[in-house]
Amino acid sequence: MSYCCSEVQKKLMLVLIERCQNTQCMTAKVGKTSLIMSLVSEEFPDEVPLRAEEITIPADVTPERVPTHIVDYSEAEQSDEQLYQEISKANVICIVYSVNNKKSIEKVTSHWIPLINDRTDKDSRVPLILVGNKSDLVDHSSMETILPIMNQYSEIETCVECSAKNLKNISELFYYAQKAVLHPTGPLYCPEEKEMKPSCIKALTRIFKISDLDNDGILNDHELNFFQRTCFNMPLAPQALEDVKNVVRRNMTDGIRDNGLTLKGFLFLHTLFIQRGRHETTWTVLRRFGYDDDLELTQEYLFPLLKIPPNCTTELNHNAYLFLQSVFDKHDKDRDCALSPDELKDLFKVFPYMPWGPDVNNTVYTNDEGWITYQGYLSQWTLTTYLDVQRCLEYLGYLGYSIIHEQESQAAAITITRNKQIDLQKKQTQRSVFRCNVLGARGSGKSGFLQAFLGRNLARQKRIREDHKSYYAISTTYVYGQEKYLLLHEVLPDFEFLSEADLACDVVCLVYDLSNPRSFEYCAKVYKKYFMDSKTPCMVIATKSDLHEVRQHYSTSPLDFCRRHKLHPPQQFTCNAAEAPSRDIYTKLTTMAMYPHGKLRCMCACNRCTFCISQNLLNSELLHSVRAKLYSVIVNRHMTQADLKNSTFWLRASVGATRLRWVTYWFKLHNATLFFYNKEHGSNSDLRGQYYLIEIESVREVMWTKKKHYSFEIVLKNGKRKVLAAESADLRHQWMCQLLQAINHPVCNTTELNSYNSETAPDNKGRTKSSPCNRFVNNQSGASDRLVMRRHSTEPVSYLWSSSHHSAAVILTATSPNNTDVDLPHAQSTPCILDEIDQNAEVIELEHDYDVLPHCKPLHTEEPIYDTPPSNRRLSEREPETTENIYDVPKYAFRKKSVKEASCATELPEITGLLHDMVLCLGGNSADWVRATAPGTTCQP
Ligand SMILES: Nc1ncnc2c1ncn2[C@@H]1O[C@H](COP(=O)(O)OP(=O)(O)OP(=O)(O)O)[C@@H](O)[C@H]1O
Repeated sequence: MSYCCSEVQKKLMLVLIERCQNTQCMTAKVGKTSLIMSLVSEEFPDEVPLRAEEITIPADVTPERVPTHIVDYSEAEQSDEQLYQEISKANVICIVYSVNNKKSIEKVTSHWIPLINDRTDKDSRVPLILVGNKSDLVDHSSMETILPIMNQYSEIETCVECSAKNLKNISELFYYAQKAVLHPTGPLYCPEEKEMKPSCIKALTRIFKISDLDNDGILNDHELNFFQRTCFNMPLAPQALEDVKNVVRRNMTDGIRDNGLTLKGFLFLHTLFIQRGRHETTWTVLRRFGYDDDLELTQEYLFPLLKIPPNCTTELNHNAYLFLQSVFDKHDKDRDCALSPDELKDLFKVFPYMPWGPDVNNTVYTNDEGWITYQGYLSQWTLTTYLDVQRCLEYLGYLGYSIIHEQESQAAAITITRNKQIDLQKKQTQRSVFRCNVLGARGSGKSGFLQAFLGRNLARQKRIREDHKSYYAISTTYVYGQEKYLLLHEVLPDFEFLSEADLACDVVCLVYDLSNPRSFEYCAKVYKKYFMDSKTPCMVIATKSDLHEVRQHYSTSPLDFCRRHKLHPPQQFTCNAAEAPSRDIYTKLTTMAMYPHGKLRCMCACNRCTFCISQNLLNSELLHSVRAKLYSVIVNRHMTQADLKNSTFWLRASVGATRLRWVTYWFKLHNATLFFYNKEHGSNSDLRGQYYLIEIESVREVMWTKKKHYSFEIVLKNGKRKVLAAESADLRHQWMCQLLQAINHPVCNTTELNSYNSETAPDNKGRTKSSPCNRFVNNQSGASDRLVMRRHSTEPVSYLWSSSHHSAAVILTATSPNNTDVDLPHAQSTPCILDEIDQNAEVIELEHDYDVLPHCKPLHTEEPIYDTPPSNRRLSEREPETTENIYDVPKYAFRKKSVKEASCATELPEITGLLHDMVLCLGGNSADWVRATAPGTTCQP
C-alpha cells in the first residue's frame, strides 16, 4: 500500500473542544480532558486539570503511522482568539458531548458546528468527529439523536460513543480521527445524493481504463489480479476471485460480463466501500494511481524530479517504448497499425485534455487516410520527449506508465544522453534522436522538405490546411543498419532574430529554391553569420529541382560557395513527383549528425560536377581491378618467397553443416606462416589460406585408438583448435618439433618429446589419451602433459587429424553443441563424425576463409572427456556444479526454504485490500459489517 508521500508526512492536529459558558455547565463537564489523559495513561484520572498539555503521539505508535498532535481547549485558560487559532490549524476536530447530557448534544448544532464552519473555508471543511463520552453512565445509546445531525452535516465524518472512565473506545476515537484526515469522505462521496462524486467517478474510471490492459471494457482475472497486486501488494486466490464476482453478480445485473468485472461493477464496489465506511480502500487505490486529497494527480506523480545537464538530450528508453507499444496495441482495435480518430480519442480518455492537435498529423507518418501510424505514434512520443521532457513525463503519468511497468516514477522511462561535447571528443554517440534545423528564405521549400520526409509529395502537401501546419517532422532513418530518429525543424526565416534554439542542432540544412535567383543569398548569409565557425555540419539543398535552374544573384554560385567553405555540393531535391520523395537525403543528414567528423562521400548525383566525375572514377572498374592487383601483390609478396616445392603434407577440411565432407590440402610451413594449398606443390593461385604462427598458442599430440591417425593439435590464441595428422609417427614428430620451434617453445630445443605410444595405452574407457610422442628423439615415457598447453575455451573447436594417406593430414572444423570445451578423444566417441571421413576423398573446393567453415553436426556426448582428470584442472577450468548446469533456475532458488517461507508457499495469500473489503462489505448484513470493521459503536453517513 503506498500513500502519497505528502500525505504520510502530514502532521495530524486534533483539537478536542468542549466549552461551558456558565457555572451550571462547569459542574457538568463532558470529560474531554479526561479522554486525553485516559489515552495517555491508560487509566481514568481522578483529578483532572483544566486543560491537558499538548500531546504529540509519534508516528510509529499510531495505527495509520502519522504523527498526531492532540490539542485540548479550555475556556478557563484560553481566549476565543486562541480557540479560533487552534481551529484554523486543526486537521480534524472532535466535538465532545456527554451522552447523559442533552444540552451538550444540542450545543453541537446550535453552537459548535456553526462556529467551526464560520472559521473554515466552505470548500475545505475540516472533518468533524462527534464523541459521546460517559457511555458507562447510561444504558441507552445517543445514536438516535446523533444520526439526524450526521445526515444534516456532511463534514461530520463519524461519531463514536466512549467512556474515559472504563477506557471504552478511547483508542478507537483517535483512530477515527486519523482516518477522517487520511481517508476523508468529502472528496469521494455525496451523502445527500448517496452516490460517489463526479470527480471520484472520473478518477476511478481512469484507473479502470488503465487496469483494463486489453481494453475490452472488462477486468478479467489476470487484470483483476494485477490491479490487486498493484494496489495492495497481494494477489487474489482463484476461489476468492470467484467469490468476489459472485457477490457483484448478486448485487447488480451488469456488474459482471464474460466472467469479468465491468466498469459499472467496479464503481459499484467502490460506492459500497465508501458507504460502509471503508474509504481507505478507495483512497489506497486512488493514491496508488497518483491522486491527492482533491482527486487531482499530484505533482510528484506527474512531474518527478529529472535533472538534465547542459548539452544532454532526453530520449525514451526501451522499456518506455515497450509500454507505449502496448498502449498502441490496446487501442488499435482494427489492427490496421494506425489510430483512427475514434481510437485516438479512446487512447487519450485517460488524459484530462486532448494532448495532440491536428498539427501532429503533419509532424509524423500517417496512412492514406491521414491517421497516425504506429511508426508515427512512436515518433511523436520521441519528439515530445526530446523537445519537452516534462510534458512527456506528464503524459506517461496519465497513461499510468510507472504503475503498469512497476517503476518508481515516470522518470524511469527517460534516458538522459551523454554530454554532446564528450560525444564529439570520442567521435561516437549513443544517441537515437538527431535534430536537424532547416533554414532558408521564405518560399524556398522548407515545409516541402519536411513533409517529403513523411513521404508526402507536393500534391499531397497542398491538401494541408495552413492552421494544421507543423514546424517539425520526425521519422526514422537507418544509418549503417541502426535505426535512428531524425527530427527536422523548420526555422522561421527571420535572419536577424535567430534564437539559440533555432541554431542548436546536430546538423543544419540550408535550403534554397534553384528556380528563384534570390533564394541562395539567404543561405549564404545565414551560413556565414551563424555556422561558418561552428562545428555543426551543414548541408546545402537546392529544392524544386524539377523546375528550371536559374543563376543565383549572389557573388558566388552555390557550388563554388560550397567548395570554398568545404561543404558538400548542393543536393538537388524535389518533392514534386508522383511517388513519395526519396529518403536518401535524410539518411545522409542523419549520418552527418551522427558523425560530424566524418567526411561523406560525394552525395551529388548530377554526373556533371567535379565531385561526381571523381566519384565515378573512384568507382570505376579499372580502378577496382588496379586496386585488387595491388592488393594481391602485397599480400602474396611473402608467399612468392616461399619454396613451394617443399610441400610435404596434404590435408583435408570439413565442409557442410549437416554432413561432413572432406577437402584435402597441402600444408607448408614457411617462416612464420603455415600455408595450405589446393594442390601438392601448388602455386600462388592454389593457395587456400594460412595460419600465422604468432596466432598459435600451443601444439600437442593427440591420438585415438580406432583409427591410426598420427595426430597433433594446434591451439590458436583465439581458442580454436586444429588437429593435423601425419601419415607416420615420425612425420608427426617432425611437424610438431618444427611448429614448436617456430613458436619458440623450449621443449623443441631438447629431446623431451616422449615416445609414449598412446595406441598401447588407451584409458579404461577405450578412449585414447593425449600424449606427446616421439620415439625417435627420446624414448622416455611419462610426462604426458608436458607438451599440453591447452586452455579451455567456449568458442567453436576445430579438429584436424591424419588420414592414412601418405604425407597427409585431415582438418575437421566442428562446433561443440553447448560451447563446452571438447577434446579430440571426444570426437572419437562420436562415430557419426569419424565414420563420415572419406579417407580417399578428392579435393573439394572450400570456402576461402578457412576459419569460418560452416558448422558441422552438433556433437552429442554423454560425458565430456578430458586429458586430465577434472580434479587436476584449475578451478576456473572446471565444469560448474551439475546442479547449477542442469537447471535454468539459479541455485539459490533451490535453497532450503526457511520455515516462514515454507509456510508462505503453502498458505493461500492473505485476504486483504480489495477482496478483504468486498468480503467485509458484501459478506453479511450491514450491522455485522459495522461490528466487524469498527469495534465499538460507530455510525457512518
Ligand atoms: N518542386 C516544386 N515545384 C513547384 N512548386 C513547388 C515545389 N516545391 C515546393 N513548391 C511550392 O513552393 C511554395 C513554397 O514552398 P514551401 O511552403 O515548402 O516553402 P517554405 O520555405 O516552407 O516557405 P515559408 O517560408 O513561407 O514557410 C509552395 O507553394 C509549394 O507548393
